[in-house]
Amino acid sequence: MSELALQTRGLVKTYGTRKQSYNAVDGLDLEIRHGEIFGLLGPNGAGKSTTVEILEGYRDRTGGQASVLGEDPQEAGLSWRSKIGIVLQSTNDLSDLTVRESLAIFAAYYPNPRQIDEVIELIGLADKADSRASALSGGLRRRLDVGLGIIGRPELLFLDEPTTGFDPDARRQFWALIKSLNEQGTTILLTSHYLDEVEYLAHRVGVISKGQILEVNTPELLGGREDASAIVTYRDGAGQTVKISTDEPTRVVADLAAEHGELSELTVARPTLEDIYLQMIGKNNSE
Ligand SMILES: Nc1ncnc2c1ncn2[C@@H]1O[C@H](COP(=O)(O)OP(=O)(O)OP(=O)(O)O)[C@@H](O)[C@H]1O
Repeated sequence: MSELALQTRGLVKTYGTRKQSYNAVDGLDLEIRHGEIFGLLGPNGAGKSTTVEILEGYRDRTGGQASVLGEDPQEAGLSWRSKIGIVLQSTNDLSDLTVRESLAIFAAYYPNPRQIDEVIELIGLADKADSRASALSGGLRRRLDVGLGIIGRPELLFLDEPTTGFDPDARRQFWALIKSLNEQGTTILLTSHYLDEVEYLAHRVGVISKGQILEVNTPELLGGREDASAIVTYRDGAGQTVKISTDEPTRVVADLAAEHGELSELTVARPTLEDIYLQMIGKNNSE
């Protein structure tokens, strides 16, 4: 088996008419390994959804190559589809069904589904198993969506902005669920606008802008983050906040301490993933 779960080469999707067309995906190269959580980041309109829909087999590409679990998603059939799990942004309409019934209906579509009780346990809905899906809160509803996405025991799970609208506690619980699925061997492609979510979950991140990948790296190394200068911040005697950008934060803090003694509100910080990401996107837009 190839070590890659998914690969694209020069992927292109053109929208519009013959007279006026543009490439929403414009020569995109992507490689996702088996067993990883890969985060796809990019501003609105960058081409994330279009790319993901091509990979899911829901949209035909205009050019380039794509291979997902060893098959061309445009040609692949039912047995391939049963190895893919999809959790869309908008939820399925299950109206009057309970959690257990919803899962049972979806399970019937797959050749080797997970046990329904196992999934209910995994998504933390044991005490809601007989509640109607329509009566669940947004966060619990989203857990059910994940349950429906994984009931078929997918090798590869597409998660599109999974925690939009969650409260902080629900997000933490949801992240634990995603990690445990991954630890059980599920490869995950995650799109999200939350940088902290991507930083916490993703082994590697791809930044997409104008239909192309700008960089793929670990969250720690993206955009030269580990080499970026540290920022020493403190409040001076006049109450003003002072910020010093330096490659030698230890020496700067020692010098400041020697000169001023105890400093008020002292922090030393590296740029966050969000700082780096916004820089990358900003640069690309001004080119
Ligand atoms: N069916 C379509 N027909 C024409 N243009 C489209 C179609 N779908 C998307 N587009 C355009 O293609 C570009 C990329 O859109 P896409 O939805 O893939 O971006 P995205 O990165 O997922 O954005 P978001 O973060 O807002 O979901 C946008 O300019 C969008 O308007």
